[in-house]
Amino acid sequence: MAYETIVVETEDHVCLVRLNRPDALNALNDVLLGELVDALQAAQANDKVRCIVITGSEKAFAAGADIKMMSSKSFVDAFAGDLFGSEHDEIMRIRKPIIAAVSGYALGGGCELAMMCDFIIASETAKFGQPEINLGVVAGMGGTQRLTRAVGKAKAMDMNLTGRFMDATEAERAGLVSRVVPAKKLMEEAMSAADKIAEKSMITVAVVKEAVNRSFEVPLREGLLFERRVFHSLFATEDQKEGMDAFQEKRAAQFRDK
Ligand SMILES: CC(C)(O)CC(=O)SCCNC(=O)CCNC(=O)[C@H](O)C(C)(C)COP(=O)(O)OP(=O)(O)OC[C@H]1O[C@@H](n2cnc3c(N)ncnc32)[C@H](O)[C@@H]1OP(=O)(O)O
Repeated sequence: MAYETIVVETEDHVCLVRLNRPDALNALNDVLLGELVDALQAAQANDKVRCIVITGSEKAFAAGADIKMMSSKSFVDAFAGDLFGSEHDEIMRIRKPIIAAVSGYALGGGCELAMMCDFIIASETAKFGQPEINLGVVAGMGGTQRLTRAVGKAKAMDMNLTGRFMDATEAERAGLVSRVVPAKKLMEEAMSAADKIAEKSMITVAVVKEAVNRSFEVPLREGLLFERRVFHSLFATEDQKEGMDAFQEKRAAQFRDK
């Protein structure tokens, strides 16, 4: 499939989606978000794909929603058209693991897109922020909600109220990103993490994603019960037998996603 604003490459079980609007620092307009959703859904449907990586350019993962596209909208346009709502919901429906590989600016919707991914690997040049307040609006795709859960109220308030950016070191310390690497190692690190995930049982991987995400939605007692039940249910899979046999036989497991 040919896309206008993203580049998609699938190699060795990993689908790499590169946001590609260099003239606008990958600002998220309707076309880009539509193409991103199409590409993610295609990756979800492709049995060969076991992990997805989303990245941008060296200068910007994404500098937020496209301000030029939004600026003339009325309340009715935004509300009736559910501005960014459907794309957010479609991305959250992807069951395969998604890694965000972030270099440069991840601002507004860019930071929110990174947080929709399952984890973030950042280059030393990454800058995260929710500067919507400078535009007279607030975050609309998770910047007040996911960021608060990731970094706590103090930093989330600070970023959303002042619009200041967080660098990669602060983001790692605060728990927003899982690893920070030198810029030139970013893609190697992200692809190698994706390759590692691709070796696992896809059933177990999907269960991990669902269980961790559930911890954001439900009280602890319910989350723990969900975790225990899915743990129990994995004993019905061939991959559990294979994983535990392989350990005892001192060999690498050969998972068959069954
Ligand atoms: C999703 C929601 C609901 O949460 C809402 C949002 O995301 S609102 C958007 C939040 N993001 C921002 O406010 C960031 C806006 N951009 C900047 O502040 C700066 O561009 C910068 C600090 C990221 C980089 O500055 P600089 O290096 O000086 O580059 P620029 O000359 O400013 O930008 C280059 C080029 O890209 C265009 N651009 C950048 N960001 C956006 C954007 N979000 N929407 C549309 N276009 C953007 C910028 O206008 C420049 O293009 P030209 O005007 O020169 O054609």
